[in-house]
Amino acid sequence: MNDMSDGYITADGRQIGGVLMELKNITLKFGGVTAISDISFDIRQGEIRAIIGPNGAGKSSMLNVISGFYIPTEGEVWFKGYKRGPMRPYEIAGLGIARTFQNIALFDGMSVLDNIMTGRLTLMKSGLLSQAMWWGGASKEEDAHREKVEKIIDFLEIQPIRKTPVGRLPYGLKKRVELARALAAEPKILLLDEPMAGMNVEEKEDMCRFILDVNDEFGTTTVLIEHDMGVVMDLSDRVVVMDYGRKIGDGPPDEVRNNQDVIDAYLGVAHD
Ligand SMILES: Nc1ncnc2c1ncn2[C@@H]1O[C@H](COP(=O)(O)OP(=O)(O)OP(=O)(O)O)[C@@H](O)[C@H]1O
Repeated sequence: MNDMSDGYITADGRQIGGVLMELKNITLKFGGVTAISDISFDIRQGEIRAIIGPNGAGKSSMLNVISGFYIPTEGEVWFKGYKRGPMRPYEIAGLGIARTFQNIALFDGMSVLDNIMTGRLTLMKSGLLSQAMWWGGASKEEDAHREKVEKIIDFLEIQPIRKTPVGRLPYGLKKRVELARALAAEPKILLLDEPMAGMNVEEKEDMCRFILDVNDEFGTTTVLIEHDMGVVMDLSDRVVVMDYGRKIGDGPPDEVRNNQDVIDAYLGVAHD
């Protein structure tokens, strides 16, 4: 079992806790392709941890290993001090790991509010069907879920669009709704797959602020993949750098920025 008691204080004075997840010697192969090669790192309670690297480096594959969606070919994943075995989809959902996707995965025809409510499905005791059949009015359970969702809507400043069908929203707001839905699951670890991709400068600034505010307000442990280096350096407490499936750097942004292997990977080889 890992030592969960230690931690560190960030430059901006935030308390980071002990190890929440540990990835030990992870290798992931797809037939003849080795997407991840013998990578180890940990994720600490309350930290913002970035995974960066050139295209094809293995970042998305690693996010899928963290989420439990992929079982590594070799290596171990330890979560909250316990070794994680192979899991069924409902077990993965119950782990408390929520994510957003590179390509937005929302229900376009449904309102913002209803989309965010779907984030609470795994926490609902009675299923959606029984809730829908409750013709006498909203159940107590649904009220409680609504209350949590309303708090997130307030926090992410999306009250004015709560009834709007998601399909009608501009891209930046859709991404914010996706973040809201992931938060609605009250995740132990929040995984963000390129949260700023395709955004303009203003939208990026907003998203940065929300990720930092969410971490501050809810203490949410966050793992993100992001291509915009400025964003990564501003947001993250620690950064893992991948290249061709291998780990070539791991540490605070300043350390990683000055790592020669990282500089070479980004400057030298244009494999995107
Ligand atoms: N399902 C799969 N089947 C076969 N090969 C895969 C699969 N998923 C990923 N790969 C391969 O594994 C390698 C790593 O891919 P991955 O998508 O994890 O990289 P990435 O760093 O996220 O890339 P990008 O920045 O372009 O999204 C690539 O060579 C890719 O082609």
